[in-house]
Amino acid sequence: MAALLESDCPALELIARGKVRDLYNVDADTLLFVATDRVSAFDVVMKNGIPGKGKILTQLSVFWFRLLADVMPSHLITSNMDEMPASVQQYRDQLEGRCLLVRRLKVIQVEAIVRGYITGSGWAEYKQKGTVSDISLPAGLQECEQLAAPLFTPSTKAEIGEHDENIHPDQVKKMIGTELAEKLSQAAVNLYTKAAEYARARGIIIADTKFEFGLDEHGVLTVADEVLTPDSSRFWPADQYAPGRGQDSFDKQFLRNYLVDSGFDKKTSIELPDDVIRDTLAKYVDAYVRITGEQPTL
Ligand SMILES: C[C@H](c1ccccc1)n1cc(-c2ncnc(N)c2C#N)cn1
Repeated sequence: MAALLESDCPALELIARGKVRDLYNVDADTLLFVATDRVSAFDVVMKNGIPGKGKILTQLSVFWFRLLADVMPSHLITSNMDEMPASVQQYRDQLEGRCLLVRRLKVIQVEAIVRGYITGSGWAEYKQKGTVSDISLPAGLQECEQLAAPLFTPSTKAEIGEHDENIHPDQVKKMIGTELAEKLSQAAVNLYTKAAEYARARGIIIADTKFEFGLDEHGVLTVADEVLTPDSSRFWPADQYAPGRGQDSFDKQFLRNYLVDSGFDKKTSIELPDDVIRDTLAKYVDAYVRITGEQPTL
């Protein structure tokens, strides 16, 4: 199977192209969210993709949207091509299994990050200031240590090519109002908590995750984008977890090791060898099977 690196739907208006996913206008009320097979590491998108990655992560998002529907509503309308408008179905060959028809929301311009463990930019800030998103944490935490409780640590939505900036939850209150900010942070923590417990019981630690939220036409807070995938979250293998050091990525360690061993400059996109692609795809399949109990459709 060839990797889909870029969706091409000329009859639909492309409104956003992220590192690994594309977003199209369908009509006044709906959008099409497309997961490509692009893969990025160290913030660089590789020249070739992982055939099937987009389909697996789309199916994983759908699984989480359904499992978490009792926590809060999502923007998902359908992932079934037969239920999509003809304007989308005309691209069935390239999109089947890797796209979501979603409700158009008024997106809240906050990266709603929830951390269950202290790592990444959170660990860097903690080492410097003893805080994460300007929230004071207990002294003496180790790298990758589990936090006493999942923490809402928002960030700004940086421009393309820039890095998101961690902000204090009070900053979010100033941006969107106290009531909505408190609803949003509680929703993010509730979604993460349920998903992290579910995944942990199946051998995967979801160390942290990034949610996107929006308001629907009735002003109801709704979870958007993809959710709880290895692209929006840090997935660690639970059986190898130990605080006090960095953790291998469940899905990207083969890729990272290859890049480090080959002297990757963390700037220039490169072609990945077949074995790295094969091994990385196997990890995405493994994560999907562990969490859902089913084989993904490729
Ligand atoms: C950041 C993200 C993005 C996705 C795909 C590619 C590049 C960026 N994005 C999501 C929306 C969006 N807007 C209105 N309603 C929605 N339901 C969604 C969603 N999801 C706009 N941008």
